[in-house]
Amino acid sequence: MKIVIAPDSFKESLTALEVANAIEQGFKQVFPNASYIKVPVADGGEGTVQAMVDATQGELVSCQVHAPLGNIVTAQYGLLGGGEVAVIEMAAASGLHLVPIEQRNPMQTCSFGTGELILDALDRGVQKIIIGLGGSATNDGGMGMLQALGVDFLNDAGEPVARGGQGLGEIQQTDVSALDARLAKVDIEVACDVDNPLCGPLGASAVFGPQKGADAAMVTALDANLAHYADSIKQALGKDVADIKGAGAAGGMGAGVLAFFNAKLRPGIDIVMETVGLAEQVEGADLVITGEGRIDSQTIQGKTPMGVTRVANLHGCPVIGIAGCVSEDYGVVHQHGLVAVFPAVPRAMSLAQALASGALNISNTSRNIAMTLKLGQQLKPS
Ligand SMILES: O=C(O)[C@H](O)CO
Repeated sequence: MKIVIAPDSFKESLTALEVANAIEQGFKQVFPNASYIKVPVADGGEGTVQAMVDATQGELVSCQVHAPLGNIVTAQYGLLGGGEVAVIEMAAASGLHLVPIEQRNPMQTCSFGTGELILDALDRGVQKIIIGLGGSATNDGGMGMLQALGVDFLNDAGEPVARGGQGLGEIQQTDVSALDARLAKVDIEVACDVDNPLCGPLGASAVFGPQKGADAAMVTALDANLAHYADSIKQALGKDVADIKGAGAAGGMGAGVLAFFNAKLRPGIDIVMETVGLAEQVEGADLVITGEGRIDSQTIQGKTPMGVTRVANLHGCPVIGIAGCVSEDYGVVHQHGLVAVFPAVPRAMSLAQALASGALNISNTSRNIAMTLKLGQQLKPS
């Protein structure tokens, strides 16, 4: 029996590989001779680099970069395929977790560090860069990242504009002559965690600005600055990015990568599954097991369990899911091919307890599932 185990991480509890190990441990107690293939996956959000590195025996690279407020931090990205592909989560250098709550101010926070990660990858001679957008502390349209890569954004005095969301409103001239020429030769794919446009009521500032520290007045100012940024891009490059789905991801970095790089925006789960070769692994499998910290009605919107289910079903494999918890409305996933879903938490417990006992809970639940499957093999058809 061939069993493919392809879960996402359980956030704040276990990496995707640790989840896969726990599932394997439970199943092995019942089916010790089955062949188990573990393929950690992710949907482009947090944990994507780790999952792809684990799934492909890649390596993590550490870099000193500027955090959103300019202090120096160590950030990591992944190198896959013997150094040909870099996987970068923008949040590693420009994420919300790098800014203490009382200092969050998207007028000032800047995505320069993400550009430094890209530069490091280019210095290593990669041929492809996958950038995961989301979880940012910034609302600068990716301007800081572009400044690190050589783009000059100048004000009416011909001076560099201020860093952060504030500077976007000052742009009078955009000079791409010093943009790192190596970018034109690498393949760039971008995984967005949302498909919001750049501006307006569903734009980056209105929807995600408040979590980055913006009050109502700041949201209005940031929204106007991003609109000005889009106009300046149109003037300098002739590209209209304002209304493209995903342009508003990571504080408008979606717009920046679309305008200045020859980049494709794709669903994160598709990029990850392709890179880790999930379809090939699933070939000939008897069962696929996926999972995520929570399975609910949102799971059908491009989250990992649905991506895995889609690929497995295409190969005729049944899929079951294990979740930390499920919502009341999770049943909709069955209509999308996920045969059964099992919550792993065994009794009422605090979130802290559930997160701390994740591996044991998943392993016990997996053993129970395997026992039930074994019983099913023994029952006589009526
Ligand atoms: O970073 C952000 O702004 C959100 O995660 C949406 O991409």
